[in-house]
Amino acid sequence: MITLENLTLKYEDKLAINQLSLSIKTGEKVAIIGTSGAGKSTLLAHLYKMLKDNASYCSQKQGLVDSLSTYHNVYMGALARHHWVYNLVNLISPFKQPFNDVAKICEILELDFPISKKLSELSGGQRQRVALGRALYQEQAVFIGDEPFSALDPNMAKRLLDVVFSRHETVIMVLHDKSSALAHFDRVIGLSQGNVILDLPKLEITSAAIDKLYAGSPISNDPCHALNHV
Ligand SMILES: Nc1ncnc2c1ncn2[C@@H]1O[C@H](COP(=O)(O)OP(=O)(O)OP(=O)(O)O)[C@@H](O)[C@H]1O
Repeated sequence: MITLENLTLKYEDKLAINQLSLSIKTGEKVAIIGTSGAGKSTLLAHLYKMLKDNASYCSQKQGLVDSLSTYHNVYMGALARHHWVYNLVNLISPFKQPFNDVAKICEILELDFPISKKLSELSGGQRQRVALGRALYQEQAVFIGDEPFSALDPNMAKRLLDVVFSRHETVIMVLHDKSSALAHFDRVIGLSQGNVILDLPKLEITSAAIDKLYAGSPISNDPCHALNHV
């Protein structure tokens, strides 16, 4: 169980998260939605900081290294699992086992080019999948993803969502794809100006509620649709 109680986060004077309380059960697949600036990335970054050793994080910023190969960028997900000497030798001359493991992940992510290829030579969608591969290679129970499929076509996004779901017990993902949030997640949480204004399980969430959230309208007067419906 992941629990936040009265969480407030600020950037200097700018309030990003406002007294937010939230529980996420182990095994839940949670979509986080909301307009730009609602506080989604701030919330995910905080969750990752809290869970660090138990979470794989695929952030919007990616943090990929252009001068290194696809292999090395994905391998970065495993740096903490190995001694620095092992990592250093592997940087110069990749070991067979991690090389094969990374190649397998890249194949699953439909990266159909040699993993020796430099990051600087990849397209936006390919780079996004390398960042996703690095998160998958962290092999943690919780996956935290900040719009990890935003540069991909809808069909590929669905295939890769299945990959994420199959490899991680708990998934917390920011996405703007309404149909994906409705169809594939156990629960949808909507943020606005740092507040949770929608929190509904799959059976109760509607397309209209999501549209209202993006339009900035009140969601509902029904208490079942109020804050923190878990
Ligand atoms: N480094 C920063 N310094 C100052 N303010 C920031 C910083 N990062 C974010 N903010 C502000 O905090 C608020 C929440 O930002 P955040 O990035 O969490 O929103 P978001 O919902 O993820 O937006 P988007 O969908 O555009 O990525 C916004 O008002 C934003 O301008």
